[in-house]
Amino acid sequence: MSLRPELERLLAKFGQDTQRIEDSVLIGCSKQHEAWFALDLGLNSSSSLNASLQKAEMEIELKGSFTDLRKALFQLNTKDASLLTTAQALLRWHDAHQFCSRSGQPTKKNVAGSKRVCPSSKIIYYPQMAPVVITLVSDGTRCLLARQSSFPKGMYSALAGFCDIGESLEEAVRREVAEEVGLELERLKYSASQHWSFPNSSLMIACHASVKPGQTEIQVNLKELEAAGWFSHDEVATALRRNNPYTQQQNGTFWLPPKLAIAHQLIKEWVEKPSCSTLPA
Ligand SMILES: NC(=O)C1=CN([C@@H]2O[C@H](COP(=O)(O)OP(=O)(O)OC[C@H]3O[C@@H](n4cnc5c(N)ncnc54)[C@H](O)[C@@H]3O)[C@@H](O)[C@H]2O)C=CC1
Ligand SMILES: [Mg+2]
Repeated sequence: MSLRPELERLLAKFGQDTQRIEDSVLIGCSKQHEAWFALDLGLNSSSSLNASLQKAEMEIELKGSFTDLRKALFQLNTKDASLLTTAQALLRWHDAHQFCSRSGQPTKKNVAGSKRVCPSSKIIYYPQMAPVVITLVSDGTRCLLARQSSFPKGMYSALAGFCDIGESLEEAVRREVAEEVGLELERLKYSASQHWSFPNSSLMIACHASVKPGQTEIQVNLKELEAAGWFSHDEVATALRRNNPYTQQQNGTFWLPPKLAIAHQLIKEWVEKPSCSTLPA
């Protein structure tokens, strides 16, 4: 069954140009090989005068409700979250790459949305991700967690930072940890990676790391972090078990990033196997 006529009907109903379907991007396909596309309805743009009115109408028509992307990540399963973040990242990339940076002319999207081409300069633009390292540092019995002032109240995570041009992942991990808490790392071990939508598209590369025995004194860089500290295995295991931000924010205890965040996986891996950062790679 083609959903195109249905989508055209909805767009027309909400006063949108049905040609906008051409702005859709391919984000995956079902087990039955049906292609899944995503389309930005532009409801957040300030140029859309009737945006809030249209939002309310759409919620009724589609029997759903619009929700903040970060909040949605607490509620979705891995598969749906991945579709949602791919859609959001790709649509945002297209929106920000409408013009060629060499010729200044409009660029043109291919059907799938996997690239844009400038007909004048012939430059092909591909969607980009910024590599970000995220590291859970351990001293053998405790792990180091930190928070930025922009984090939700009470949430602590592993140390993260963007890779600089020319750096290897290992160099980025060592530099970020040295910059943010003044520690020199001993061993590093790759854990896993994930695409992350915030602040734009990032490829999060997660590692465990250990410090030399006895070299655990931290100097928190207050320009980057609000607080950082060593947490015992018990404290972190307890926080993982009761990880519900909505109740934790109220009773003042610290809590950890949601299950879908790679920081959560990294912390969980350490809780289950505290020696993981010191084992040979
Ligand atoms: N998925 C997860 O589990 C987690 C994801 N993160 C993500 O990691 C990202 C990086 O962590 P931070 O400590 O904020 O990084 P950071 O320690 O490198 O500091 C951020 C600063 O880096 C600079 N920067 C350099 N390259 C940048 C780029 N391509 N885009 C934006 N800013 C750039 C900016 O000045 C920015 O203010 C965060 O945006 C956060 O969303 C952080 C923790 C957990
Ligand atoms: Mg950082």
